[in-house]
Amino acid sequence: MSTTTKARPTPFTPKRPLSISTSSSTSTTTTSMPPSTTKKYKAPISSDARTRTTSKPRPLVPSLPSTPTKRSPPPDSRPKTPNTSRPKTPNTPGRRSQSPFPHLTPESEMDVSRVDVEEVLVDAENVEVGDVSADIELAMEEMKRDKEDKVLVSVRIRPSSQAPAWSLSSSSPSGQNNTIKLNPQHLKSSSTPPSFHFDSVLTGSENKPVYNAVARNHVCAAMDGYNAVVFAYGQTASGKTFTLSGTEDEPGIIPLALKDVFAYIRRTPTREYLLRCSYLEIYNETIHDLLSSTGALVEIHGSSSSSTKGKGGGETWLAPLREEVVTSLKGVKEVLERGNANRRTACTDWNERSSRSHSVFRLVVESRERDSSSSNGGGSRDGLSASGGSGSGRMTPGFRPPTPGGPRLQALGGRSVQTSVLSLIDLAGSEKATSDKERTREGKYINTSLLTLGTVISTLADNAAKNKSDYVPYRNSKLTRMLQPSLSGNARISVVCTINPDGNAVGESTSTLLFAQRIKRVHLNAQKKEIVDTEALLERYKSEIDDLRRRLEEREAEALVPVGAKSRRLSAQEQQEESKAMKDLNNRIRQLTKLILTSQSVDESKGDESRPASPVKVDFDMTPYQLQQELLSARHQLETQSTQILSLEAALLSRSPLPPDAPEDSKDRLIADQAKTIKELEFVISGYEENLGEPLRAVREDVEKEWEGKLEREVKARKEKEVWAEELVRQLERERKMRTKLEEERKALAAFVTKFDALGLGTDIPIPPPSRLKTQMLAPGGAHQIFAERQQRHKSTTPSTLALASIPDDSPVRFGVAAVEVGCQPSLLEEAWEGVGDDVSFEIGSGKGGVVVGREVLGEKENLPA
Ligand SMILES: Nc1ncnc2c1ncn2[C@@H]1O[C@H](COP(=O)(O)OP(=O)(O)OP(=O)(O)O)[C@@H](O)[C@H]1O
Repeated sequence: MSTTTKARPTPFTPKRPLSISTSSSTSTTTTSMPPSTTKKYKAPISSDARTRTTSKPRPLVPSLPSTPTKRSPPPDSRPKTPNTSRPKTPNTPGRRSQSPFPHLTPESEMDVSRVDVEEVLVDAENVEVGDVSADIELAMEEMKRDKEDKVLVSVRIRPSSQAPAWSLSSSSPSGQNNTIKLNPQHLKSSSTPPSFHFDSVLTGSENKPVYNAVARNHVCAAMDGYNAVVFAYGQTASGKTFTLSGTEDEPGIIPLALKDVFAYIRRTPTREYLLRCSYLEIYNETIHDLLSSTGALVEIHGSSSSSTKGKGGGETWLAPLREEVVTSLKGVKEVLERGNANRRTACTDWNERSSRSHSVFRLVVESRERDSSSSNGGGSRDGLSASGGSGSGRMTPGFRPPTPGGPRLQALGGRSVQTSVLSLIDLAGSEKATSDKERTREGKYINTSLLTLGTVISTLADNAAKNKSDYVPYRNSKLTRMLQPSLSGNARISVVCTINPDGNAVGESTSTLLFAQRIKRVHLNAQKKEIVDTEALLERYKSEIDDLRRRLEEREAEALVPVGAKSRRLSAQEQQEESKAMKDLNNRIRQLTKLILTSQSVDESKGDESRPASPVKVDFDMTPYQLQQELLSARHQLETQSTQILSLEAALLSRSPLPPDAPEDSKDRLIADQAKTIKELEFVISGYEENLGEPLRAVREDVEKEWEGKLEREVKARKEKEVWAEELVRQLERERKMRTKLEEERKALAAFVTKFDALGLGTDIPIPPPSRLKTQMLAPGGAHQIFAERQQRHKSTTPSTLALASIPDDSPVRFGVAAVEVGCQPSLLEEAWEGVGDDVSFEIGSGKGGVVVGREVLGEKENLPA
């Protein structure tokens, strides 16, 4: 059986305050241990927790009453006395059926799928004073200044009773330690001790400075609309949970972050927030919902392209996942306690209460501008459109339950909704083999997922450094798959690597520091996510159209007034201006009508059945055949609409006219009916125009695109041919020059041979009479012939060396021939002619009257033996 109940001493927690001193060239840090480690948020080792997968219901911490809201209710329902009670969560069965996860049994009133989100908004007015931290303003200022989008990497060294194996130093202007170096006596070989630089290196047992250095700016960023992730990584028992959760006396990053969340809201009176949190753990490669009574297993859904160039951070969401709305720090603490009670911890060889899983606390922050009327004290949560439009918010027609992972708040009256997620992650510790079988199995899963995290981070860092897009193995573990959207760049990331400073942990500490160094190189590009209020836009467009139509009608009516009835006749220029103004009005109306249809197709969930569907989205990847099909279906739609128009017109005509003495309200009703019909007709007609125009345009654009492509290809091919032709011309010119040069050389050689023969040097051939010599020199190709004859004679009678031997030493003639072998020397003319070209050289030397035959092979000159 496992050793969950076996009591082992904590490896280092001392009984009295101790100090760790770290020295360095520039500064020395001394930290004291706290008198004792007090109660942690971590639950006692619970066999209940460990058997949770058998789906035994766990005892629950009863829900705490939530924070009272101080927001004013709508004027009509506002009580005379101040409302101090918490907003009552409606418990209607209708709401429950809207839950995207109906199989979940809600355990708290604040389950987001049950509450009316408009009722649980938190804003500057209803944050409890005690819930806020004091120094948030500093962080908000810092956040505005700090535009650098890099992973923030910090190292925290756990206090120890032993002499530390590492020393710290600072190279930052603030004096904050940021370098950590191994002390030489702990080196295995005589190599240089490794030294690492980070954003900060922290020591001691106080969690607040750690929070300020590691997480405060990220919390602010999350409140400002960016996704943010803070995680603790390190060897088992190095202090990850102490850093993230802390103790009651020394709260860690999670509780401190939530205090700042409420402080931020209090300092931002212009916005209202919906906060929902979830808590889950990854245990043995399965994700468990720590807030669900049934220990529901959670799955990751969504796209998962792994390329980094394409960012690979497609939308992902977790489902089924229990999310609880929080309106106060007390509420968050209750959620945390409930989740922590369900975390798996056990006694290991190194840590009395070691986390056996990765835990992820997620806070989804949704916010939108506050309705200006409500911030004046008289507003309502219903958020009537500021542009004077129809009621919106939960009253919005076509409201649907939100999709899992999507925002719960609705954009209202031109106010868009910002959504971001703050994830605070306590990773399980990497560990060595253990004596316990169950622990070994867990350890295997833990190490595998940490290894995958390391691989993913290495690949991302490499990709960023070398501008590559290598495959990133996010899918190899649940942890990396869950972190994929954040790691692929769309989050501000801060990592705190915890290390044990003891000499016997140098190996693990070094690998933790190497991991920290790698993650520093990951490239980030976090963006805010904003959901635009299309409903409000539509309202605005519609009222503008009405206004324009009215103006157009007025102008038309004026134009119809008989000339005599007008005070004066319009000049030609005025008439032109008038007609231009009317044309402009018409164009604007058309443009706005088109925009209405476009916004409608963007937000399909808000589709209004009465309007014609707009085919404004043109897919340029469609083939002409597909476009034709589209066109056909559009035509079909047009025919249906024509029939609709005819039937509406028929209905209009068949309406019995009212008698002249009909009561006024009947007349009004009839006028209203007719106005409505006209509106419907106008809508149908505008749809008709759109339908006719769009597909035709799409086909035309497609054909144009196809021909543009063809034209481009043709132009490219022509350019290539031109380049090729130019090159040919160049080569021909080169060849012509070479021929001229060779011809000159040939002539010179012929002259030389003739002269050579005339002198009768080295051969037994009789010297020809001058007249013959002249003839030979003048006859084209004569020298060649003479030389060929001579070559023939040489081959048949004498070895060439003999001929050479007879050349007197002091001959004034010298020549060199490239690549001419001594044994077959008479190929001299051929060689030169065949294209040895520039390599041929010969010269008439000024030596002592002899002939020296030289040859030049590959640029090296060498005299042949004479
Ligand atoms: N900076 C610190 N100051 C005082 N005590 C600390 C500090 N860091 C860790 N501890 C104590 O060390 C022990 C182990 O710490 P903790 O449980 O946080 O380690 P861990 O890294 O989360 O381990 P595991 O991976 O096994 O869960 C706890 O008793 C904790 O209170």
